Order: sequence, then structure tokens, then C-alpha cells
Amino acid sequence: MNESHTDDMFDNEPTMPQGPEQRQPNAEPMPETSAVAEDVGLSDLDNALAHWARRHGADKLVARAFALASWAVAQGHTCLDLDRIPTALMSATNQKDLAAALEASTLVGGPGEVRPLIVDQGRLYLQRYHAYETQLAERLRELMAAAPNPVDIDRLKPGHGLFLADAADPDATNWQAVAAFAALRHRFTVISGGPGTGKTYTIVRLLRVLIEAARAESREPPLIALAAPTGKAAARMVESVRNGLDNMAADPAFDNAILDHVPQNARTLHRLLGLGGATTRPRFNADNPLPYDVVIVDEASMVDLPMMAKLADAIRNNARLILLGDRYQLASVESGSVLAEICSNAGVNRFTADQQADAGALIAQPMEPATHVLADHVVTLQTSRRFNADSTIGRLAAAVNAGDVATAQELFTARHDDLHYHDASDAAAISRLMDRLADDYAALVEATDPTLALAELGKQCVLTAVRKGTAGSETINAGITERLARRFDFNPAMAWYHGRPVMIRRNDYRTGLYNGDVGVALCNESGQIRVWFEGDNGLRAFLPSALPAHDTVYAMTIHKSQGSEFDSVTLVLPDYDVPVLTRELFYTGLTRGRARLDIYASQQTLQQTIVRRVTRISGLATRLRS
Ligand SMILES: Nc1ncnc2c1ncn2[C@@H]1O[C@H](COP(=O)(O)OP(=O)(O)OP(=O)(O)O)[C@@H](O)[C@H]1O
Repeated sequence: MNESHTDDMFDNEPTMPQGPEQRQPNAEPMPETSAVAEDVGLSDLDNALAHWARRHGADKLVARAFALASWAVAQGHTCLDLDRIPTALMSATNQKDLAAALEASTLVGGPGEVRPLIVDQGRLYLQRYHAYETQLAERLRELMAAAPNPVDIDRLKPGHGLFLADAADPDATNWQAVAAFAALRHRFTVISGGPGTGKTYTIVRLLRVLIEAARAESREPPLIALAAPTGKAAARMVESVRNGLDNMAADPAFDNAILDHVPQNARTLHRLLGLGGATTRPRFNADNPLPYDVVIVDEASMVDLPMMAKLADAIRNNARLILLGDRYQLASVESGSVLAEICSNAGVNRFTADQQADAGALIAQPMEPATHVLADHVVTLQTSRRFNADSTIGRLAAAVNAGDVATAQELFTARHDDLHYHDASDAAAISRLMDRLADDYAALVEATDPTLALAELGKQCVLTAVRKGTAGSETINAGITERLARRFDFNPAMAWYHGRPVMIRRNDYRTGLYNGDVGVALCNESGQIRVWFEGDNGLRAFLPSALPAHDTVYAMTIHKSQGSEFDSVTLVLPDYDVPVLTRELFYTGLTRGRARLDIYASQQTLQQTIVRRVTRISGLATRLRS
């Protein structure tokens, strides 16, 4: 789109558009255009912003800068790097003149000023995103600056009742114990780890220490909140915490009274913060902080910058914020990659000399001290209990994270029980895949019991990088539906049929169905369709007309699968290159599979995918380290 097109768009626009946060309230994020997809086309919103600026006195170049700042946020960046503007969006000649034009404009300010655009250290922000970034960095720095709490190291030592010593190497550092130590010591901690590395295992032990200590000193036990970015992730978090507590309760020294103080539910961050309605200001904020002493957020990699800023703002000064997540996973669909930025700037398990001294014997090997305190607030768990040393999926995940194409290719080409590689994703290969899946999913059309049908759905899923095209989720969903319709003699164009699996696309507090929830449609004895979902207190059935927005879900995009797991995953990448194919996307997809992974992709696509990283432009890291 050229600049004159922006001029064409200049119509009546009474108020300034606020930016991508208001693109479509509660709209389903469009995964394919996030990540690194440097989609060099401006949206209507970007152009409307330029138009608004023009009407408020901006020259053409500054108006263009408004559109680009908005475009950058839609790409997942927090801001626009003024030195890295794609020439497809602004000519090199115009880029040379841009700094002076911004400097001269009354619509553009610097840090501390309230103007629609802010220039800060060579980065151009929509004012609101500059505010989120500075507010988050400031709040995290405040939490990190709090004097460390004393920690009873003996209680955490492996073999002392909470954490186990490694049978093969009893003197090795137990990083779960170290993670608990860091989270007890600080007001802000990130515990990062891949699937099954024991983040929940660590958290339940940490809560036990906090509750036991309060009870021993006759203090009120801490008020704890569990939360996650999506309803689905919140439900999984509760299940893991319950399992973790059950597992710990087997210890004869465990006092069951502790269970009374661990919440039995987890909320979405929207719910926790009281977000909703027309305003973007949550009910709980710096002036009205959350009442909790400990706030634990799971799947924190999915939390975008605005939400993380609001969360950090709402934490009481003397409370603890603990983020759990996987630093290597895809970032949030919306702007920012807060968890990854915090983690990559902290390094992997390197602490300052002070923290090492306080950890004492918990850290077995001496380490080169970190120079920045941020390092003390991040602990990375690296041993997966799900993928043992022999697991090909686990080895592939490690190779992908390291960008080690050679090892990944060795794993693809050798024979394994848990990894099956198909060197193509063209129409013929996808057609064969759909035939196989239609055979598997026939069980759903034949199902009569909703519990068994839902269990069937948890067994496998196809995950795609894109929605459209031969290897897209929409195509695969339609192809499987058609095959089932032929076999069971129903009209594939029919919206509802017995056995149709669906996934909810947005949070709906009225029905209690959340983005990512998966259900199955079954005909009852009177021939009426009811859609069944698992709920906290058993199964729930809905009339199809009562459901919030949903899609058929034999296949879903990898973005949509974040926070879900299946026994078996089939990962399908397109046989042409698209910018969304990144190492983080592939890693996220492959780690959704517990026991079996099938990959459909050419060698060349896989190689490109493993090498390409998500890059998101932001100033958060610089601010956190300043
Ligand atoms: N140190 C340990 N010793 C024995 N079992 C462990 C240990 N750590 C974790 N586990 C077990 O491994 C499994 C996975 O642990 P957990 O659920 O805590 O991992 P997670 O990192 O929270 O996983 P996810 O990312 O899937 O939520 C659980 O069954 C847990 O009991």
C-alpha cells in the first residue's frame, strides 16, 4: 500500500483511534498475522490513525509514522524501531527525513510527555504502549528492589521432606528447590520450564512452606490466587495443582489443614483483575490492589504487554507475584513477549553473588556471578519428567530450542516409536492424512457417551501453522468432515452433526465457556443436538444456539493449542515458506504431544523453521536492566 492510499482514506474521524487494543473488542486474535509475520500492508485502523493525525495538523510523513506505529503493534511489536522500518512501508528517502519531522510535530513527544506518539531511544510508540512498557518495567523493578525475605534453607534441602535428592547424583543442584528458594526470597519470580519440568510440583511445595510457616507462627496463612491467561489454561492449572497436592498429601508429615488454604479454583487474568466492559482499566489496579499475598500465574508466556502491565500494577506492595511458563514457547498473540524478554535477559540459572551466598548449599556448583539482579528472579527448570532422556520428542524439543538443525534432522530420519516424520505436506500427503484421521474420528460419530467422546478428543489433534491453504486447519477440518459425511451419510454443509468436535473461540462468562474449551456435539434420544463440555463439577450440555463463537476442531492452529496437550499430535507445516514458521512455533507445537508426534513437512521447511526466530521489538529489556 503506498502513501497516497493513506491520503485517500482521509475521511471524517472525530476521535483518535486508540490503537490495536481497540481493533475489535474481545475479537479472536488472528494468529497467522502475529509472530514475525511482517505483513507489510497497513490495515484500515492503521490508515484511520494516519488520517486522524493528518486532520490534527500532522504532515504526510508524521501521519505515516502514526500508521506505522499502529502497524508495529499489530505485528506483535511494542513499538517501531525507527532504524528498522521496512522500505516497503516507507521509502529510504522518507526515513531519512522522519526523525526531523517527528521532532517538529506537536503530536509527538518524548518520555514523560502526554502526546499521541512517543519517541524514546530510537523507538516510536503509540502513547498507550509506551505507558504500558514503562509502567511494567517500573513496577517489576520496584518488586525486585524489595529487601529479600529470609528463607529456611534447611527446609528446602533435597532429602529434607520436600524435595528429593537425585538418586544418581545426590550432590547435584536441585533446581526445583532453588526455584522455591527464589520465589520465597523475592516478591517477583519467574519459574520457567518446558512441559513436565515440575513447575507445579515446585509451586505446591512452596505454598506448603508459606502456609506451614504462618501456622507455626500463629499468623494468618497467606491469601493465594491462581490465575492463567485463558480459561482452558486456568482449568489445567487447577487440575495440576490438585494432583500436586494429592501427591504431597501422601507424605505422612503433611498436615491436611494446609489444603484449606490453597485455592480450589484458578481464574482467568481478566476475571482476576476485574477487566471487562468498555474500559481497559481493571477494577483492581495500583489504587485498588488485589487482596492476595501470593499471585501465581501459569502459562505466562501467553500474557501480552498490556495485561502484564495491568497485573503487575495490581499486585500489593508486600505481595508475591510468581510467573510460571516456558520461555521458549510462542509469545502472546497480541503485542509483546514479556516472559521471553525477562528470561533471555536474565540468562539461564546464573545468580548474583548475594543470591548465591544466601542459597548456600542449595547450589552445589560454583557459578560465575551474574551482574544484574534480574538474574536472581528467574529460575529455569530443565529436566522434564514427561520426556525422559530416551524420549525422541524431548530430544527434538531440546535440539529445536538450540537451533540444532543437524540433530533435529537425524531425529526425523531415524525410526522411533514416538516420532514419525513424513517428508511432505502437499495435497496428496494431506489427503492421505485426512483419510487416516477420518478413520480415527469415526469413533466420535459412533460415540453415545459424552465422557468417552470427550476422552477421545483429548487423545489426538492436528496442529497447523496456518488456517488457509492445503496444510491449513480450515482445509483439514473440512476434509475430515467431508470424509465422515460420506461414510455416515450426512450432509457435510450441515452446521451440526453427531460427533462434531468444537472449540470455543472467546471467553464467555455467561455460559462459563472459555476460549480454547473443547466440546462434542451428540444427538440425544429425541434426536436433538446437545454440545457437551467438561466442567469443574462434571459434564455440561448446551444447546448449539447457546454457544459463544466456536469452530470445528479436528485440527487447530498451533497458536490456538497453547496451553493444551494431547496423547498424540500431528504437526503440519505448509510446503511453502511463510514468516509465521519460526522455531518458537515449531517448539510449541511439538511439545503439545505427550506420547507420539507425527510431522508433515518438507526437510527444507523444517530447516527454515528451526533457524528462524521470533523477533519482537520492544524496550522492556533495556528498561528492566537500567
Ligand atoms: N522432582 C520430582 N520428582 C518426582 N516427580 C516429579 C518431580 N517433579 C515433577 N514430578 C512429576 O512430574 C509430573 C509433571 O510435573 P508438573 O505438573 O509439576 O510439571 P509442569 O512443569 O507444571 O508441567 P506442565 O508444563 O505440563 O504444566 C507430575 O506428575 C509431577 O508429580
